[in-house]
Amino acid sequence: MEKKYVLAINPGSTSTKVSLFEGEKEVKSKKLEHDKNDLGKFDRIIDQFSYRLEAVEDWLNEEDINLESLRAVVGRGGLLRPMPSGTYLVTDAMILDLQIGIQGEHASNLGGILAKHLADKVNINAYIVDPVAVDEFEDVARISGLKEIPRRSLVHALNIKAVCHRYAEEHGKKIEELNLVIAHLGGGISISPIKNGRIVDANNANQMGPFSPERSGTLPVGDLVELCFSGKYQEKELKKMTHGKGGLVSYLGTFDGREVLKRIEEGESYAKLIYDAMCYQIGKEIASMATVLKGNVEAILITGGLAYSDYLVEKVKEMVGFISPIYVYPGEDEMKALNEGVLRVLNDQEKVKIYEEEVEKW
Ligand SMILES: Nc1ncnc2c1ncn2[C@@H]1O[C@H](COP(=O)(O)OP(=O)(O)O)[C@@H](O)[C@H]1O
Ligand SMILES: CCCC(=O)OP(=O)(O)O
Repeated sequence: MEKKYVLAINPGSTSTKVSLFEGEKEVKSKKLEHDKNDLGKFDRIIDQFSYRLEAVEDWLNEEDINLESLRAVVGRGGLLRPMPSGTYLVTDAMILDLQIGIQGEHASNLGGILAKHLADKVNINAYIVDPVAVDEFEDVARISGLKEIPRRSLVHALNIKAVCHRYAEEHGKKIEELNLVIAHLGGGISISPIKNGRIVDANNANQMGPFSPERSGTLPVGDLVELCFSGKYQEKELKKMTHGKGGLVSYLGTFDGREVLKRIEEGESYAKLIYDAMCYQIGKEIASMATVLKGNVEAILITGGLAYSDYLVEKVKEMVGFISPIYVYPGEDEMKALNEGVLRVLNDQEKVKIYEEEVEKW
């Protein structure tokens, strides 16, 4: 059987997205929605492996996709050790770190594991591309202000790099020539200064920066410590409050930006205050990241689901339009970005990276 397809697997907090590519063309795709109650039964992300695998295998069967027809399988990479950007072969050492959750728990930790499991069945390679743990920080960005807590590079690297490649192509430039600020505005928000194509700083969407549809972002630190010791909450609850039930969810009971915009249109002033505050924090963070580049910013790129909102884009433009031109790339196409990363390697445009060699060098 001719091996002509790449299978991409992207596990998210409530779904697993799957796509089949023939060359650059996506020929099949589906968002496999998982029941919240089903996922809630698992203590750790790794415990969801068989559950999600079954969903992927059911889809492969439904679509009559034979593993023998695959050239490669690619998964979204997770919270691995700090590593350079690129396309990586999934190795046993990587699997071990994904299983442990070496930098924490995240659904994307399952991407490489699922990819390797399926690839091994037909002796082909499994890859991950630009995982959340891509670390191109300059040393000064690692200092937090408290010795015990370094700032870590955990960032939406896959979409940020993909948008960077897209902008470079559109402007006939090499990625290494680019100085940009990129704002990935999804369920979580990452804002990064890009210096010569590298992500030299980022807010860490799970812990800092602007609040987002479902995350609190930076909080007043003393008040947070008091809340932790108030006796009202367990650790797990507090983590959920800041990640999952923070941001728009905390104030408005929904993570859906479209619903909030509808409520604003209907005249709900509190919804407007909260949405405006999110726009305000996004603008402040973009301007702050522009200072990392000493104002030498060729363009600001706005991407992610919230970038579909003209209301938000206009509010942000009012605040940061003085810095540089602004380009909007609504939504994200992580599946396409995963496939493109694999194609760059299969077509010899880029050398595949080996995790244990790269993290040793790091
Ligand atoms: N057309 C739109 N207008 C306004 N907000 C939108 C639109 N489409 C998506 N969103 C919002 O963007 C946010 C994040 O979406 P998305 O990028 O899909 O997140 P993720 O991939 O991180 O789950 C959600 O609040 C969603 O409601
Ligand atoms: C820390 C960046 C990765 C991240 O938060 O991803 P999701 O928004 O997909 O959870």
